[in-house]
Amino acid sequence: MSTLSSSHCSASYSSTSNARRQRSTKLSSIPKRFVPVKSARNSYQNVVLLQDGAVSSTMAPIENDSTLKKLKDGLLSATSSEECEDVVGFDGNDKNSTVSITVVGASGDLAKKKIFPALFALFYEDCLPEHFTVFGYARSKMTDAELRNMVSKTLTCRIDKRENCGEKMEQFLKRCFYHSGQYDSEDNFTELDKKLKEHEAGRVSNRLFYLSIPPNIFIDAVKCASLSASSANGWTRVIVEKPFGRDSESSAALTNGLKQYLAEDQIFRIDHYLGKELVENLSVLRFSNLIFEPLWSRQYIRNVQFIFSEDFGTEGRGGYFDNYGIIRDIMQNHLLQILALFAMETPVSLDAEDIRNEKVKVLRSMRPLQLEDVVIGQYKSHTKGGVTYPAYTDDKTVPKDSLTPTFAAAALFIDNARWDGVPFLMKAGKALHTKGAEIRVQFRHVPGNLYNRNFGTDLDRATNELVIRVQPDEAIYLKINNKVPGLGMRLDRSNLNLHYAARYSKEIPDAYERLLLDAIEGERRLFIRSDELDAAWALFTPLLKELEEKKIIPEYYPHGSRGPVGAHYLAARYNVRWGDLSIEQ
Ligand SMILES: NC(=O)C1=CN([C@@H]2O[C@H](COP(=O)(O)OP(=O)(O)OC[C@H]3O[C@@H](n4cnc5c(N)ncnc54)[C@H](OP(=O)(O)O)[C@@H]3O)[C@@H](O)[C@H]2O)C=CC1
Ligand SMILES: O=C1O[C@H](COP(=O)(O)O)[C@@H](O)[C@H](O)[C@H]1O
Repeated sequence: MSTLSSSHCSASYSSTSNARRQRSTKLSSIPKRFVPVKSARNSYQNVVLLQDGAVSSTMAPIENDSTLKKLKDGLLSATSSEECEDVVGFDGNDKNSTVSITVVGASGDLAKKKIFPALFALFYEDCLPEHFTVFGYARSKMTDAELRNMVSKTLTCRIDKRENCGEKMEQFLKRCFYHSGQYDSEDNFTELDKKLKEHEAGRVSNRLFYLSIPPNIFIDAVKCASLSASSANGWTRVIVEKPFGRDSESSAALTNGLKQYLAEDQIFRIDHYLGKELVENLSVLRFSNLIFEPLWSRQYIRNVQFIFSEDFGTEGRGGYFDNYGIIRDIMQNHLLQILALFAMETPVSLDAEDIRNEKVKVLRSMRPLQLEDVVIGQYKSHTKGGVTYPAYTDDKTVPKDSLTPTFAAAALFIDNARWDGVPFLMKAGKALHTKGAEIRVQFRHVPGNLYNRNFGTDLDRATNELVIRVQPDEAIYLKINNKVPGLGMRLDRSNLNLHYAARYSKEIPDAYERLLLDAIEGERRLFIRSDELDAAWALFTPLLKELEEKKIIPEYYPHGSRGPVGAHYLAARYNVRWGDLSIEQ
């Protein structure tokens, strides 16, 4: 794909995302002021009062002009709900440029479930440029009207702004088109190019291709898009979905294949966990709070846990899953990416390259996983309350004798000065008793704790634990020791709790919304660079090969249970207890 224009145009889009970042800095640095937050419809609705350091907010519309004037007199700028308005205002409203987003594999599950709804949400929030077009591309035969019908069934409205949703949907659907073609046909992509040009109508054309197709056809599609449908005068970017190979070799082959047609800065490797709100917040929490930053090392942290669980099985994706397993599906990417963000050194700045440099360094400081530090499991059938839940191998697309793990627990280590000896535990599983993703930071004991005798013999129950609940029901809470009110001296553990639903009235955007917007803006911070990917695979490839060559048999656990007991023994080897399984979570 032509690389000529990517830098030219990405520069203008980067400036918008810088503006987005700077705006939030501006807000947080304004003490003692009234800051009205302008809503997307230009009415002042969300007023944040920052007085003497105190922050409060109201959702009540401001109808009184004099109040508004007073507010305006003392204010600087606004944020949050108008974020996108300003972003688009920068260059999206540029009459001379346009963005065309082509969803390759538009008939598929991910496109319907995530991509079209995320694009609509961005449109709904006024985050897309004035001139944009969405094209679906796949082999299935469909008319524009049929695509629109398919897409319309997947769209939902933001809970806090339903009034004009139907109207917005209509407007969005009018911007959606479809082209049927093969993934390896340059001719078919040339036809697509022709249609894109018609819609671009002579403007500077910026093109984003989202590869939502099985990985074995990534290169074919990239080749054809590159040779036949690149932008001639704007940028061309490609979002690539995981899996990025199944080991170091296949991942390197994929990278080489992509780089035959794309420059690295055109490739946006997506890991949607990086787009989740609480994962984004991880660096804010650590680097902007004095009560956390100095504690972030082996000196105070005893272990860190990254936990992912789903309360359903592979359901319909067994064919894909059996070739990958839970370690490749969740650990090597989602959990490892969070770990890298958690453990990296302070980056020089918030720029994408500075952050990704630090992530690579920490990944390269890690010890490749050892077989004895891993437990694998696979779910078996279980009957509860008269209902029988299937085993993994009951899935018709899974071989009956499959040894593919649907659960894994692992202990990882970072051999650098900050983290020497601290176990980083990961646990991921399907068909478990609950659905969730969280980070747990367990701190060391307080040395010479005056209150030791109040805790009894189990001192572990007195250590602090910071929990970042990524999903569902986002929250950050810190377990502290507290005196139970009364005349005696009894202590308990209580939570300092930041519960998002209670604290913030705004709906949390889906990870795909943030990532699509970033790709349009040319913001690469949340996408995986090829050297990060190499470092990630280097940690897991030897283990994955050993598991497969030795045909290690997974520990079977009942569908809907808490997973194999082996996970407890693994944690116990490192003197750790899984925080999610303790009585008081
Ligand atoms: N679904 C999910 O939740 C997630 C998916 N992903 C990744 O996103 C990508 C898309 O996923 P998903 O939508 O589930 O995939 P699908 O299996 O639904 O495939 C997407 C589209 O690709 C075409 N296709 C499917 N199989 C083939 C084939 N063998 N040869 C050529 N074309 C084929 C089909 O379109 P047509 O026949 O019309 O051409 C299909 O609609 C994959 O790389 C997947 O690993 C990542 C995370 C989550
Ligand atoms: O990438 C994947 O993620 C989903 C879980 O994503 P979430 O945002 O719903 O938590 C997982 O189900 C799937 O197996 C995996 O490929």
